[in-house]
Amino acid sequence: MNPRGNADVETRIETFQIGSFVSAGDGKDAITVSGVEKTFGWRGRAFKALDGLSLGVPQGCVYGLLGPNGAGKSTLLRIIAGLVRPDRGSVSIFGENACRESRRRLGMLIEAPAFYPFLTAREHLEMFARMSETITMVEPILRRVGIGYAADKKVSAFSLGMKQRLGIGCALVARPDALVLDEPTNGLDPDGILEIRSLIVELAQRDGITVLLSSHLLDEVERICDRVAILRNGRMSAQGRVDDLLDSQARFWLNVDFPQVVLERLASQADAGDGGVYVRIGRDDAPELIRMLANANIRIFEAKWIKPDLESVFLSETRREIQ
Ligand SMILES: Nc1ncnc2c1ncn2[C@@H]1O[C@H](COP(=O)(O)OP(=O)(O)OP(=O)(O)O)[C@@H](O)[C@H]1O
Repeated sequence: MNPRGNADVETRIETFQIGSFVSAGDGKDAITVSGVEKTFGWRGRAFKALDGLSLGVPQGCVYGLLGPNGAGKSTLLRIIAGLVRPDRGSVSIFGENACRESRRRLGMLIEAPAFYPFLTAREHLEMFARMSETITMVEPILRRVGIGYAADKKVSAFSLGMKQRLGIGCALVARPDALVLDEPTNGLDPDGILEIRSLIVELAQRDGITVLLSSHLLDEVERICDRVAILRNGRMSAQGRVDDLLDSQARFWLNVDFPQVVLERLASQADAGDGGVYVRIGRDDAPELIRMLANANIRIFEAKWIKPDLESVFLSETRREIQ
Protein backbone atom coordinates (compact mmCIF):
# COMPACT_ATOMS: atom_id res chain seq x y z
CA MET A 1 0.00 0.00 0.00
CA ASN A 2 1.39 3.41 -0.95
CA PRO A 3 1.54 6.31 1.54
CA ARG A 4 -1.91 7.48 0.47
CA GLY A 5 -3.38 4.04 0.98
CA ASN A 6 -4.41 3.59 -2.62
CA ALA A 7 -3.82 0.04 -3.83
CA ASP A 8 -4.74 0.87 -7.43
CA VAL A 9 -2.01 3.49 -7.62
CA GLU A 10 0.36 1.02 -5.98
CA THR A 11 -0.23 -1.52 -8.77
CA ARG A 12 0.50 1.05 -11.40
CA ILE A 13 3.65 2.15 -9.56
CA GLU A 14 5.06 -1.34 -9.84
CA THR A 15 4.56 -1.43 -13.61
CA PHE A 16 5.47 2.18 -14.28
CA GLN A 17 8.12 2.80 -16.94
CA ILE A 18 9.54 6.22 -17.49
CA GLY A 19 11.33 6.11 -20.86
CA SER A 20 9.92 4.57 -23.98
CA PHE A 21 12.52 1.81 -23.65
CA VAL A 22 14.80 2.57 -26.56
CA SER A 23 17.00 -0.49 -26.63
CA ALA A 24 20.66 -0.05 -25.79
CA GLY A 25 23.35 -0.73 -28.30
CA ASP A 26 21.35 -0.53 -31.51
CA GLY A 27 24.12 1.66 -32.91
CA LYS A 28 22.21 4.95 -32.88
CA ASP A 29 23.05 8.06 -30.93
CA ALA A 30 20.61 9.63 -28.53
CA ILE A 31 22.55 12.89 -28.71
CA THR A 32 25.03 13.87 -31.43
CA VAL A 33 27.18 16.97 -31.17
CA SER A 34 29.00 17.98 -34.37
CA GLY A 35 31.73 20.62 -34.55
CA VAL A 36 30.21 22.88 -31.92
CA GLU A 37 31.92 26.21 -31.26
CA LYS A 38 31.00 28.83 -28.70
CA THR A 39 32.80 32.07 -27.88
CA PHE A 40 31.74 34.28 -25.00
CA GLY A 41 32.59 38.00 -24.97
CA TRP A 42 34.05 39.83 -27.93
CA ARG A 43 37.20 41.44 -29.32
CA GLY A 44 40.07 41.40 -26.84
CA ARG A 45 37.84 39.80 -24.20
CA ALA A 46 36.56 36.98 -26.39
CA PHE A 47 36.88 33.52 -24.86
CA LYS A 48 36.36 30.30 -26.79
CA ALA A 49 34.55 27.97 -24.42
CA LEU A 50 33.98 25.25 -27.05
CA ASP A 51 36.27 24.79 -30.00
CA GLY A 52 34.89 22.43 -32.63
CA LEU A 53 33.63 19.80 -30.24
CA SER A 54 32.02 16.60 -31.54
CA LEU A 55 30.70 13.60 -29.66
CA GLY A 56 28.00 10.98 -29.82
CA VAL A 57 26.06 9.62 -26.88
CA PRO A 58 24.84 6.13 -27.83
CA GLN A 59 21.29 5.22 -26.89
CA GLY A 60 20.94 3.42 -23.60
CA CYS A 61 24.33 4.31 -22.19
CA VAL A 62 25.41 6.42 -19.23
CA TYR A 63 27.88 8.92 -20.66
CA GLY A 64 30.16 10.95 -18.43
CA LEU A 65 31.56 14.34 -19.31
CA LEU A 66 34.80 15.11 -17.51
CA GLY A 67 37.19 18.02 -17.59
CA PRO A 68 38.91 20.54 -15.37
CA ASN A 69 37.15 23.76 -14.33
CA GLY A 70 36.35 25.87 -17.36
CA ALA A 71 36.80 22.99 -19.85
CA GLY A 72 33.36 23.69 -21.35
CA LYS A 73 31.20 20.92 -19.85
CA SER A 74 28.34 23.13 -18.67
CA THR A 75 28.43 25.19 -21.85
CA LEU A 76 28.03 21.99 -23.87
CA LEU A 77 25.12 20.77 -21.71
CA ARG A 78 23.47 24.20 -21.94
CA ILE A 79 23.79 24.12 -25.72
CA ILE A 80 22.24 20.64 -25.83
CA ALA A 81 19.44 21.90 -23.58
CA GLY A 82 18.82 24.90 -25.84
CA LEU A 83 19.78 27.45 -23.18
CA VAL A 84 22.82 28.70 -25.13
CA ARG A 85 23.08 29.04 -28.90
CA PRO A 86 26.31 27.72 -30.49
CA ASP A 87 28.22 29.94 -32.94
CA ARG A 88 28.90 26.99 -35.22
CA GLY A 89 28.11 23.31 -35.40
CA SER A 90 24.96 21.37 -34.66
CA VAL A 91 23.26 19.12 -32.13
CA SER A 92 20.82 16.37 -32.96
CA ILE A 93 18.58 14.46 -30.63
CA PHE A 94 17.58 10.93 -31.58
CA GLY A 95 18.55 11.73 -35.15
CA GLU A 96 16.58 14.98 -35.42
CA ASN A 97 17.96 18.50 -35.38
CA ALA A 98 17.78 19.90 -31.86
CA CYS A 99 14.66 22.05 -31.63
CA ARG A 100 11.79 22.56 -29.21
CA GLU A 101 10.05 19.43 -30.43
CA SER A 102 13.04 17.05 -30.41
CA ARG A 103 14.15 18.40 -27.00
CA ARG A 104 10.88 17.10 -25.58
CA ARG A 105 12.62 13.73 -25.52
CA LEU A 106 15.19 15.12 -23.07
CA GLY A 107 14.79 15.56 -19.34
CA MET A 108 17.22 18.11 -17.97
CA LEU A 109 18.75 19.09 -14.69
CA ILE A 110 21.18 21.74 -15.80
CA GLU A 111 21.40 24.33 -13.09
CA ALA A 112 20.91 23.88 -9.37
CA PRO A 113 17.16 23.28 -9.31
CA ALA A 114 15.22 26.32 -8.08
CA PHE A 115 12.06 25.33 -6.25
CA TYR A 116 9.19 27.23 -4.67
CA PRO A 117 9.70 26.66 -0.95
CA PHE A 118 5.97 26.89 -0.21
CA LEU A 119 5.00 24.17 -2.69
CA THR A 120 5.17 20.44 -1.94
CA ALA A 121 7.09 17.90 -3.99
CA ARG A 122 3.83 16.65 -5.50
CA GLU A 123 2.77 20.19 -6.42
CA HIS A 124 6.12 20.79 -8.12
CA LEU A 125 5.76 17.69 -10.27
CA GLU A 126 2.16 18.57 -11.11
CA MET A 127 3.30 22.05 -12.11
CA PHE A 128 6.07 20.60 -14.32
CA ALA A 129 3.57 18.21 -15.89
CA ARG A 130 1.28 21.13 -16.77
CA MET A 131 4.22 23.15 -18.12
CA SER A 132 5.34 20.30 -20.34
CA GLU A 133 1.74 19.63 -21.39
CA THR A 134 2.10 16.05 -20.22
CA ILE A 135 -0.53 13.97 -18.56
CA THR A 136 1.42 11.91 -16.14
CA MET A 137 0.92 10.37 -12.73
CA VAL A 138 3.30 12.06 -10.36
CA GLU A 139 2.98 9.46 -7.61
CA PRO A 140 5.13 6.81 -9.33
CA ILE A 141 7.79 9.37 -10.18
CA LEU A 142 8.00 10.49 -6.55
CA ARG A 143 8.36 6.86 -5.54
CA ARG A 144 10.89 6.23 -8.25
CA VAL A 145 13.21 9.04 -7.15
CA GLY A 146 12.85 7.94 -3.54
CA ILE A 147 10.82 10.81 -2.07
CA GLY A 148 7.38 9.23 -2.14
CA TYR A 149 7.33 9.47 1.66
CA ALA A 150 7.75 13.26 1.42
CA ALA A 151 5.28 13.87 -1.41
CA ASP A 152 3.20 16.32 0.62
CA LYS A 153 6.02 18.05 2.43
CA LYS A 154 6.85 21.62 1.53
CA VAL A 155 10.19 21.90 -0.28
CA SER A 156 11.41 24.38 2.35
CA ALA A 157 11.79 21.34 4.64
CA PHE A 158 13.79 19.33 2.07
CA SER A 159 17.48 18.45 2.44
CA LEU A 160 19.83 19.06 -0.48
CA GLY A 161 19.66 15.37 -1.43
CA MET A 162 15.85 15.44 -1.43
CA LYS A 163 15.90 18.56 -3.62
CA GLN A 164 18.30 16.84 -6.01
CA ARG A 165 15.95 13.86 -6.19
CA LEU A 166 13.02 16.18 -6.79
CA GLY A 167 15.05 17.88 -9.54
CA ILE A 168 15.55 14.52 -11.24
CA GLY A 169 11.85 13.79 -10.68
CA CYS A 170 10.95 17.04 -12.46
CA ALA A 171 13.25 16.03 -15.33
CA LEU A 172 11.36 12.72 -15.56
CA VAL A 173 7.87 14.19 -15.67
CA ALA A 174 7.63 14.32 -19.45
CA ARG A 175 8.81 10.69 -19.66
CA PRO A 176 12.07 11.51 -21.46
CA ASP A 177 14.17 9.04 -23.42
CA ALA A 178 17.38 10.76 -22.31
CA LEU A 179 18.47 12.74 -19.28
CA VAL A 180 21.03 15.55 -19.28
CA LEU A 181 22.39 16.13 -15.78
CA ASP A 182 24.96 18.77 -14.83
CA GLU A 183 26.86 17.53 -11.78
CA PRO A 184 23.90 15.63 -10.32
CA THR A 185 25.68 14.71 -7.09
CA ASN A 186 27.17 18.14 -6.46
CA GLY A 187 26.98 19.17 -2.82
CA LEU A 188 25.55 15.87 -1.57
CA ASP A 189 26.89 13.91 1.39
CA PRO A 190 28.36 10.41 0.75
CA ASP A 191 25.01 8.67 1.33
CA GLY A 192 23.23 11.12 -0.96
CA ILE A 193 25.87 10.57 -3.64
CA LEU A 194 25.39 6.78 -3.46
CA GLU A 195 21.61 7.12 -3.66
CA ILE A 196 21.65 9.42 -6.69
CA ARG A 197 24.24 7.19 -8.38
CA SER A 198 22.13 4.08 -7.99
CA LEU A 199 19.06 5.97 -9.17
CA ILE A 200 20.91 7.01 -12.35
CA VAL A 201 22.10 3.45 -13.02
CA GLU A 202 18.59 2.13 -12.40
CA LEU A 203 17.02 4.67 -14.74
CA ALA A 204 19.46 3.59 -17.45
CA GLN A 205 19.22 -0.15 -16.85
CA ARG A 206 15.58 -0.55 -15.89
CA ASP A 207 13.94 2.22 -17.88
CA GLY A 208 16.34 2.29 -20.84
CA ILE A 209 16.93 6.02 -20.39
CA THR A 210 20.15 7.38 -21.90
CA VAL A 211 22.02 9.58 -19.41
CA LEU A 212 24.54 12.30 -20.24
CA LEU A 213 26.07 13.74 -17.09
CA SER A 214 28.96 15.96 -16.11
CA SER A 215 30.91 15.33 -12.96
CA HIS A 216 34.10 16.17 -11.15
CA LEU A 217 34.00 12.89 -9.26
CA LEU A 218 36.22 10.56 -11.25
CA ASP A 219 35.44 7.46 -9.23
CA GLU A 220 31.74 8.20 -9.70
CA VAL A 221 32.15 8.36 -13.46
CA GLU A 222 34.28 5.20 -13.46
CA ARG A 223 31.61 3.35 -11.49
CA ILE A 224 28.46 4.37 -13.30
CA CYS A 225 29.39 5.46 -16.82
CA ASP A 226 29.79 3.17 -19.82
CA ARG A 227 31.51 5.90 -21.80
CA VAL A 228 33.36 9.10 -21.04
CA ALA A 229 34.63 12.18 -22.79
CA ILE A 230 37.45 14.20 -21.28
CA LEU A 231 37.24 17.85 -22.32
CA ARG A 232 40.11 20.26 -22.19
CA ASN A 233 40.01 23.91 -23.24
CA GLY A 234 36.76 23.33 -25.09
CA ARG A 235 38.17 20.44 -27.12
CA MET A 236 37.96 16.68 -26.91
CA SER A 237 41.03 15.27 -25.19
CA ALA A 238 39.96 11.62 -25.00
CA GLN A 239 36.73 9.70 -25.39
CA GLY A 240 35.52 6.15 -25.54
CA ARG A 241 34.30 3.26 -23.49
CA VAL A 242 35.64 3.48 -19.94
CA ASP A 243 37.14 -0.03 -20.18
CA ASP A 244 38.86 0.75 -23.48
CA LEU A 245 40.30 4.02 -22.17
CA LEU A 246 41.72 2.30 -19.10
CA ASP A 247 42.93 -0.59 -21.23
CA SER A 248 44.70 1.70 -23.67
CA GLN A 249 46.85 3.03 -20.85
CA ALA A 250 47.50 -0.32 -19.15
CA ARG A 251 51.16 -1.07 -18.39
CA PHE A 252 52.94 -4.42 -18.51
CA TRP A 253 54.65 -5.30 -15.24
CA LEU A 254 57.17 -8.08 -14.69
CA ASN A 255 58.61 -9.56 -11.53
CA VAL A 256 61.94 -11.13 -12.56
CA ASP A 257 65.05 -12.42 -10.81
CA PHE A 258 67.36 -9.84 -12.45
CA PRO A 259 65.42 -6.62 -13.01
CA GLN A 260 68.61 -4.68 -13.73
CA VAL A 261 69.38 -6.92 -16.70
CA VAL A 262 65.88 -6.41 -18.09
CA LEU A 263 66.11 -2.64 -17.60
CA GLU A 264 69.43 -2.54 -19.46
CA ARG A 265 68.18 -4.73 -22.31
CA LEU A 266 64.97 -2.79 -22.82
CA ALA A 267 66.60 0.61 -22.18
CA SER A 268 64.09 3.39 -22.95
CA GLN A 269 61.18 0.93 -23.09
CA ALA A 270 61.34 0.03 -19.39
CA ASP A 271 61.24 1.61 -15.93
CA ALA A 272 61.77 0.14 -12.50
CA GLY A 273 58.69 0.20 -10.27
CA ASP A 274 56.75 -1.63 -7.56
CA GLY A 275 59.59 -4.11 -7.04
CA GLY A 276 59.65 -5.09 -10.71
CA VAL A 277 59.89 -3.63 -14.19
CA TYR A 278 57.23 -1.75 -16.14
CA VAL A 279 57.57 -2.22 -19.89
CA ARG A 280 55.97 0.00 -22.52
CA ILE A 281 54.76 -2.47 -25.14
CA GLY A 282 51.55 -3.31 -26.91
CA ARG A 283 49.52 -6.33 -25.85
CA ASP A 284 50.47 -8.21 -29.01
CA ASP A 285 54.18 -7.88 -28.22
CA ALA A 286 53.98 -9.35 -24.71
CA PRO A 287 54.37 -13.06 -25.67
CA GLU A 288 57.48 -12.27 -27.74
CA LEU A 289 59.00 -10.26 -24.86
CA ILE A 290 58.41 -13.15 -22.44
CA ARG A 291 59.96 -15.61 -24.90
CA MET A 292 62.99 -13.35 -25.36
CA LEU A 293 63.52 -13.01 -21.58
CA ALA A 294 63.11 -16.75 -21.03
CA ASN A 295 65.69 -17.43 -23.78
CA ALA A 296 68.05 -15.08 -21.94
CA ASN A 297 67.62 -17.28 -18.83
CA ILE A 298 65.75 -14.60 -16.92
CA ARG A 299 63.22 -16.15 -14.58
CA ILE A 300 59.79 -14.52 -14.63
CA PHE A 301 57.85 -14.95 -11.39
CA GLU A 302 54.92 -12.83 -12.40
CA ALA A 303 53.78 -10.90 -15.46
CA LYS A 304 50.58 -8.85 -15.58
CA TRP A 305 48.83 -5.91 -17.19
CA ILE A 306 48.08 -3.16 -14.70
CA LYS A 307 45.23 -0.85 -15.64
CA PRO A 308 45.27 2.72 -14.35
CA ASP A 309 42.17 4.17 -12.70
CA LEU A 310 40.20 6.89 -14.41
CA GLU A 311 41.89 9.51 -12.24
CA SER A 312 45.32 8.62 -13.70
CA VAL A 313 43.92 8.72 -17.25
CA PHE A 314 42.24 12.05 -16.50
CA LEU A 315 45.43 13.53 -15.09
CA SER A 316 47.57 12.30 -17.96
CA GLU A 317 45.06 13.69 -20.49
CA THR A 318 44.58 17.05 -18.83
CA ARG A 319 48.26 17.61 -18.06
CA ARG A 320 49.54 16.42 -21.42
CA GLU A 321 51.23 19.15 -23.50
CA ILE A 322 48.87 20.36 -26.19
CA GLN A 323 50.35 19.25 -29.56
N1 LIG B 1 27.75 33.20 -19.95
C1 LIG B 1 29.09 33.25 -19.99
N2 LIG B 1 29.74 34.40 -20.23
C2 LIG B 1 31.08 34.47 -20.29
N3 LIG B 1 31.88 33.40 -20.14
C3 LIG B 1 31.29 32.21 -19.91
C4 LIG B 1 29.87 32.07 -19.82
N4 LIG B 1 29.58 30.77 -19.58
C5 LIG B 1 30.77 30.13 -19.51
N5 LIG B 1 31.79 31.00 -19.72
C6 LIG B 1 33.21 30.67 -19.74
O1 LIG B 1 33.40 29.54 -20.59
C7 LIG B 1 34.36 28.65 -20.05
C8 LIG B 1 33.75 27.28 -19.92
O2 LIG B 1 32.81 27.33 -18.86
P1 LIG B 1 31.94 26.07 -18.43
O3 LIG B 1 31.07 26.53 -17.30
O4 LIG B 1 31.30 25.48 -19.61
O5 LIG B 1 33.08 25.09 -17.90
P2 LIG B 1 32.92 23.77 -17.03
O6 LIG B 1 33.78 22.75 -17.68
O7 LIG B 1 31.49 23.45 -16.84
O8 LIG B 1 33.58 24.26 -15.68
P3 LIG B 1 33.25 23.80 -14.17
O9 LIG B 1 33.83 22.44 -14.02
O10 LIG B 1 33.99 24.81 -13.35
O11 LIG B 1 31.77 23.85 -13.97
C9 LIG B 1 34.82 29.24 -18.73
O12 LIG B 1 36.03 29.95 -18.92
C10 LIG B 1 33.70 30.21 -18.37
O13 LIG B 1 34.19 31.31 -17.61
